Amino acid sequence: MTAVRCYPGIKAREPIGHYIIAYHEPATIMKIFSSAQIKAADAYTIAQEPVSSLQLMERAAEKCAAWLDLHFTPQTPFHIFCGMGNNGGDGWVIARLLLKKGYTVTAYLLHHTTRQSADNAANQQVFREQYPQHVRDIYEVGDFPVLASPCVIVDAIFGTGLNRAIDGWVAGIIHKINDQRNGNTIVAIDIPSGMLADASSLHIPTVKAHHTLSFEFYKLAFLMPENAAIAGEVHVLPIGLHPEYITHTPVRFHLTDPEMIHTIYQPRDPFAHKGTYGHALLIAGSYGKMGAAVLSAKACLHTGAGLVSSYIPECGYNIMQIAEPCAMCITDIHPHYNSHFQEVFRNNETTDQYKCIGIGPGLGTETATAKALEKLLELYNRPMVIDADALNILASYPYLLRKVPPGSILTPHPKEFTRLFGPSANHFDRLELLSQKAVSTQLYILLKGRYTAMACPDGAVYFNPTGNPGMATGGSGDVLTGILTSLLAQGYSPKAALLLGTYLHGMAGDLAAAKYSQEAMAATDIITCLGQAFLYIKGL
Ligand SMILES: NC(=O)C1=CN([C@@H]2O[C@H](COP(=O)(O)OP(=O)(O)OC[C@H]3O[C@@H](n4cnc5c(N)ncnc54)[C@H](O)[C@@H]3O)[C@@H](O)[C@H]2O)[C@@H](O)CC1
Ligand SMILES: Nc1ncnc2c1ncn2[C@@H]1O[C@H](COP(=O)(O)OP(=O)(O)O)[C@@H](O)[C@H]1O
Ligand SMILES: [K+]
Repeated sequence: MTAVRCYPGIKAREPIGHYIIAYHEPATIMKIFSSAQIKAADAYTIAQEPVSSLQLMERAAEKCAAWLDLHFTPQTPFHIFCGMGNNGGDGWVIARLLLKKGYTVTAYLLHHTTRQSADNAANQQVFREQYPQHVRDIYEVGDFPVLASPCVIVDAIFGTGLNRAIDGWVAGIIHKINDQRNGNTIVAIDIPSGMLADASSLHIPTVKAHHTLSFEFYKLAFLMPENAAIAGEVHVLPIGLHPEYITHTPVRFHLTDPEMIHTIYQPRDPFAHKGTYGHALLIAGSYGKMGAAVLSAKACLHTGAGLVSSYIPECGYNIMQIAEPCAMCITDIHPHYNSHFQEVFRNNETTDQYKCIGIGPGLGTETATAKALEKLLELYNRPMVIDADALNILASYPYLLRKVPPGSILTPHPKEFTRLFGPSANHFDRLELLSQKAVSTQLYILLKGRYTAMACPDGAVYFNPTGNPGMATGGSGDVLTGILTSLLAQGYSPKAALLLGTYLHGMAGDLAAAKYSQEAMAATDIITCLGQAFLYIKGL
């Protein structure tokens, strides 16, 4: 198994420093297709390549068998559960290929319908003829076998053709499979059976896989936090679907990939001076939360802004000057929180000097702060970064949302998102709400999580693949605010800053985890690793 994070699309590399990042996954265009589009890609490939549907099934199953052979040995017995559709067809071919490689295999057919797909029938017939003693039939829950551990259970019951929740005795079989999780390994083919690729699978029976071998693409469902315990580790296996279909078919959902990030990244001009890369201002901190201001200022500096100023309450002056001598410091008249943002306004105009303003980390939600934020939103007209308590202020005074400069980036975590826009029944509904709000407000909204979702004013949503649970530690979000503010100050467009900044943040987090462990790393380590993340992105 891969012990460290993979970056999809990146080839294996030499060790970076004294730790290693493994890059195993194949290069694929990271579009997220719906089940219907995947079916269409399948049909397009069969028509254009040309290749028969049986050959395509063989190709997909070969990839799965090769993956299984790489991760297991013939000492481990395999139990392959096949449905009646093409997912089951994959199962028959995988069973045949593993037997040829010397594995002990038993294949089970679930008679959940009398309508078998043609390719399933063809492959089942071949298998039954060659290996009749390796087949068992399942008509009811009582037919579920007693399995000796450790074994590998391959779930090829339902794939993307599932159109409703599984019920009846087949649901009983799904529960039986899940009962075998401890001590055995469950590998789902294409998608865990029961899981819907494009809709919520909450409260419906699904196989809970340790690994999912997904053909060609990620499915939207794999990126949803509510499905974290269902798909396990997802491995995307290319099966050669037609590149023309993939390139030309428009999608709403994307997964950012290294190539995309490399093209966004702009190298520095050799004749640059500190004015070239913008003056960033971070309005942050309050008594007891000066760390948030320091983290965002440091991250802003280490992402390349020409000049960084931090606007903080008086109590934070020494803290900031000592913690970050490279940042300039402006203090509010209030000792404990930011109340006026004076200096940012002159003669009721914001000065031109700040190319981007980031606001929110550790800010507090005092009434005076809210009033000052309102004035700032009225006077400043460039895209801003709005995070943490600045978002909480927007949630308390919803009319302020209309005053946010167009193209600004909001960076809520799920709780802040709910405060701003209300609750959702499941994560698919929340994604829809996220996208709708980005369109209706004409803002970029970044919803934080394992796969941070970045919604754009045109309705597109990009998911970020980098990052790890080591980043679930206080201050990680403050670092992101600094990074995004810095990129905007340097002249990146809001969309470019959003995609590049979020990727960098997660990658620096992955490098920090590889160096210090997910447990020991802190938000400061993410900043320390930004340099290596930049070097990596440049070198792609
Ligand atoms: N993506 C691709 O291009 C390829 C896909 N292949 C496989 O094809 C699969 C899709 O195959 P199919 O479209 O045949 O669909 P599935 O194999 O996912 O399932 C369809 C079968 O399930 C039944 N069914 C649907 N919903 C049900 C429910 N709620 N309860 C009980 N039965 C239900 C249908 O009547 C049908 O028999 C993919 O997931 C993948 O495994 C591969 O064979 C080759 C290439
Ligand atoms: N399990 C995880 N996998 C990937 N990224 C994570 C994970 N947990 C947290 N993060 C990232 O860490 C950051 C945490 O932000 P936030 O909750 O605002 O922290 P804080 O308010 O403490 O600064 C987000 O960018 C989020 O995407
Ligand atoms: K499956």
